[in-house]
Amino acid sequence: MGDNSDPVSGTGMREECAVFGCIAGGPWPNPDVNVAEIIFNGLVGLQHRGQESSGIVTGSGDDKSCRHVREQFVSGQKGLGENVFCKEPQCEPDSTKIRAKKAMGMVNTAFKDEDMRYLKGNLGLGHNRYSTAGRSDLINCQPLLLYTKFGEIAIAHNGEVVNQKSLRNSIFRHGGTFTADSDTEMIVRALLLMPGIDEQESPMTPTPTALNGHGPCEANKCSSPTKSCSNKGDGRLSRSISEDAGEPDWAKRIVALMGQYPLAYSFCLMHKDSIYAVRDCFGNRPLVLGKVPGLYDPEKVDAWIVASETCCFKDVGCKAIGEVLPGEIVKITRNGIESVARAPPKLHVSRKLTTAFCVFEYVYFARGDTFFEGQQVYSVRERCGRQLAKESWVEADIVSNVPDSATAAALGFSAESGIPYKEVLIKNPYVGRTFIQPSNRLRQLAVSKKFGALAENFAGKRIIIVDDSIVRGNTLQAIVKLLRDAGAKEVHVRAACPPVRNPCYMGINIPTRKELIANQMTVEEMPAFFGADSVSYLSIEGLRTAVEQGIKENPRETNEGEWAQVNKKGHCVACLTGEYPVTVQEELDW
Ligand SMILES: O=P(O)(O)OC[C@H]1O[C@H](OP(=O)(O)OP(=O)(O)O)[C@H](O)[C@@H]1O
Ligand SMILES: NC(=O)CC[C@H](N)C(=O)O
Ligand code: SF4
Ligand SMILES: [Mg+2]
Repeated sequence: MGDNSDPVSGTGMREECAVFGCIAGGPWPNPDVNVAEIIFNGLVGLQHRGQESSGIVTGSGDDKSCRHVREQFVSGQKGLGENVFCKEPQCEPDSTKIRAKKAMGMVNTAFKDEDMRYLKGNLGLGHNRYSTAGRSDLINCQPLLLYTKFGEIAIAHNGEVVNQKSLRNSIFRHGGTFTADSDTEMIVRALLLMPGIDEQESPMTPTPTALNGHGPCEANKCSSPTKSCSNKGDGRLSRSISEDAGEPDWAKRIVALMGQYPLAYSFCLMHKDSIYAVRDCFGNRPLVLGKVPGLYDPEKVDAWIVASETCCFKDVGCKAIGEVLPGEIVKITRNGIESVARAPPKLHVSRKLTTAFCVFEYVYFARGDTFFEGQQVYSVRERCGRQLAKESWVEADIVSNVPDSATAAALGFSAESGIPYKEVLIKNPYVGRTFIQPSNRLRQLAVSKKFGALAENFAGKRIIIVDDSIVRGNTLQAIVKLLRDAGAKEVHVRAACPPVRNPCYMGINIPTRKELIANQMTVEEMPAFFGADSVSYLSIEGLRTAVEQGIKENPRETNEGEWAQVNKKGHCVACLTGEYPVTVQEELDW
């Protein structure tokens, strides 16, 4: 976590994005709820997921913006990534229905006091970005805001659409255009085009859908995934059935999109008075739900929350409800949370699984206090360390961690092996990102600047140094040298996850194949490269055991109908094994 996206040192896998949504409960405006402030605090709690830019969009819940804002869009004065402000004095304070502020940089610097005063609203979305598709530029800052025939739509997305070039081409073929160049805009443009292209046999024709576990309900009455229905449709979407009131049926559009592009996204779409929380068919990226109990009456709900991780919940007084299920579309309004559709499961192309939650959320990305699948991320990391000790024990005097994110794994290793844990490194939190360093030598120097050695803790001793992952190898190469120079007798390197050998196409920026140290040499050759006495990785089976051991049933999960068959313990391990959940047609290289 933290500064792993640091281009100075070029270490680690680069992070993903954070999404956060909030709707005030009860009558609007709810005097006890400051939606913008909740979103701001939520984004601060999710800062580790993206530090390039941050944005908040709030709305009053009405379907129209003020005339002045609308005109800025229509006249082309405002592009997608730009901030929307109505400067007309007669419009203030109430008639601007949708407000946005976005800026490059971290949350605390992106928003000023006046922005927070300005961003008042009854519902809203927030986003921290680490770009994976499209420039790191204000134009691609999220939430993206589009002015459409249905009114404004805002979207905040974590993930990356796999095989996005063909989606882009489909949109072009159907007359669609783009203002920004991120895959996030593609999602919303495709959703907007959906009913129009349904009537043609195009690559984007929605596939037969199974809302609530059966074909679409023509009477459009079903709302619960467990409800049985006698109104089964033939699986075709139809504008006349679903949208004759001129309102988009977002659930059906999204399910149709999932049929063609099942990976990888958790996104929140805000339209009028609702937020649609969506998780892709494989549940690759996380998305959790929560509620803020009433200030005076805890039986009431002051706000409904959706977020990438639970670690930010306590910062906004929120209690967790559960996760959005793979393929599920949850509609959130001031009245509550309703599961409005669930796309049919897809089968992993190389393994018998229908879910593929990113295992690296456990290994590295998520904050240790977050809960996924009913277990705390920190506990999983600790189990990885224990398992690693079982698999690659070696005689030593001290077990230690590479700060920060490997602490839990190192403690687990120490507990299992009985070898005492002791800190050997101090991390300098102020090594900032400045320039991209082209040469590996400068990169390595930059890595070593990050750490200082606690020589008196380990001089003359045999050290087992545990890291959560080895990507390019720069971190451990610098650290082993540092420890040796400061008097370590032996240094044994242990990685609490298997070797990273493959790129990720699902929203994580991994260096190219050739930059990955595990593709440059065998594990047997690594001690010489690192200057270590031994190097060992956790096995893939060991990682699976450590992750799956503590999974508890999602309180929102149902065992009824076809969903009972879904294997709820499926994780994506593609960067470790090369087994991608879907066939990757376009190898995008970073
Ligand atoms: O093999 P490399 O390419 O050097 O990358 C691996 C390192 O990158 C990450 O740490 P990072 O220093 O980014 O931050 P952290 O403090 O969150 O562990 C990870 O935890 C490893 O320590
Ligand atoms: N890291 C992410 O999840 C990025 C989301 C999206 N692909 C973007 O680049 O904006
Ligand atoms: S390839 Fe790796 S980083 Fe990407 S989603 Fe799968 S497990 Fe996560
Ligand atoms: Mg690290």
